[in-house]
Amino acid sequence: MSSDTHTAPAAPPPDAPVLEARGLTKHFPVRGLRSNAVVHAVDGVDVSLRSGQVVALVGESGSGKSTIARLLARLYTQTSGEILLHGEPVTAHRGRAFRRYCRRVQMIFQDPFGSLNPVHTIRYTLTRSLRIHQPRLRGQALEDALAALLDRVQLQPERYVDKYPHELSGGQRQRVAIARALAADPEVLLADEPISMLDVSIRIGILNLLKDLRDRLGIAILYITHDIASARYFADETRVMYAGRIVEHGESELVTQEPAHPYTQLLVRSAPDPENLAAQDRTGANGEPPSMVRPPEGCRFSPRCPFATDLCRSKVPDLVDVGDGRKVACWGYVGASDVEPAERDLIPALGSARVGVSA
Ligand SMILES: Nc1ncnc2c1ncn2[C@@H]1O[C@H](COP(=O)(O)OP(=O)(O)OP(=O)(O)O)[C@@H](O)[C@H]1O
Repeated sequence: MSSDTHTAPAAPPPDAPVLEARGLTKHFPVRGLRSNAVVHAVDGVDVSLRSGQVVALVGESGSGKSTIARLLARLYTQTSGEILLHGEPVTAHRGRAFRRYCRRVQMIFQDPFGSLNPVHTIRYTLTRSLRIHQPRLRGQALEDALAALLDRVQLQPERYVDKYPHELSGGQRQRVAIARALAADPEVLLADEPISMLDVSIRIGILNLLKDLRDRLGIAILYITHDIASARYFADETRVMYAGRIVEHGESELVTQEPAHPYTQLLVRSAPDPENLAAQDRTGANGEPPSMVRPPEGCRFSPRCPFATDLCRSKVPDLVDVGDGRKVACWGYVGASDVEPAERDLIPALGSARVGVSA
């Protein structure tokens, strides 16, 4: 007797990622050079975004953060690696499947003035998005959806709907840009430096709005920033990027308050947060980010790291678990039994800069 093979697919676990990148890599060809030179913008990055969670991607300028957002938004094609939506590999670059993906995964850009067309009113901009993503909406239903969008980003519809972008403040424009993304009813928002061009006084309002969307709508958010202090405030998880690779990730509170990787310690030390300054002056690391065309061998932070040894300069450290749910890519956290016997003396001694060792 044959058994019934048409069983329903198992429901995904509740904490399954909505959007995931595995081994994401992007190399840009260097134009004008008669060679195979490439910019190693992103090399082997993993990211998982879950419903109702904010993941911060933190790092200096040029570390590859925006490239990751653009890869996830399908504005760029990856050199290698996989992107998965609800566990399904995403391959389409056009057609219906691509449009469906773009609806689910929306991007918010740094410059709200540049991203809103100055010749159109807010009504026009938002109505157009609603019509694209929800073509059945007409008449009063469309008006109601428009008002609901503005309400959701805390702008009074009657006051703002007929204004032009130049009549709004930077914060209000960013709210409209967020409303336009919400018109697609997305599951994921990719927020690329959403507050860095805004006055300091209104930044917190935009982060609170995004938090509200995370909590009330369960949207998964990738928050890209230079500012590790804002990651502590806003993100559930923080991933620290250096020169195209993730060097540390874990709960934001741990990563920002007790940074483990010497680079994260440098970032925290240079963050403009007076509470953190005294506690974080541990490493003395300084210098400039490396060339992304010819990145250093081994750990890419090694030329700036005061603890670096020949092991760091020659071999890439894997991300290893440091025991508190956090992963760090630093030879200083790799146990002696996990390296070749000849390399044991080359494990960098982080001393009191090593997490778990008091100063
Ligand atoms: N279209 C492109 N063509 C060539 N190189 C690029 C391109 N886009 C980015 N890069 C390079 O890739 C590297 C990573 O850039 P990316 O913009 O992703 O970094 P970032 O961390 O977002 O920096 P920022 O915070 O300044 O935006 C940089 O060296 C950059 O010059």
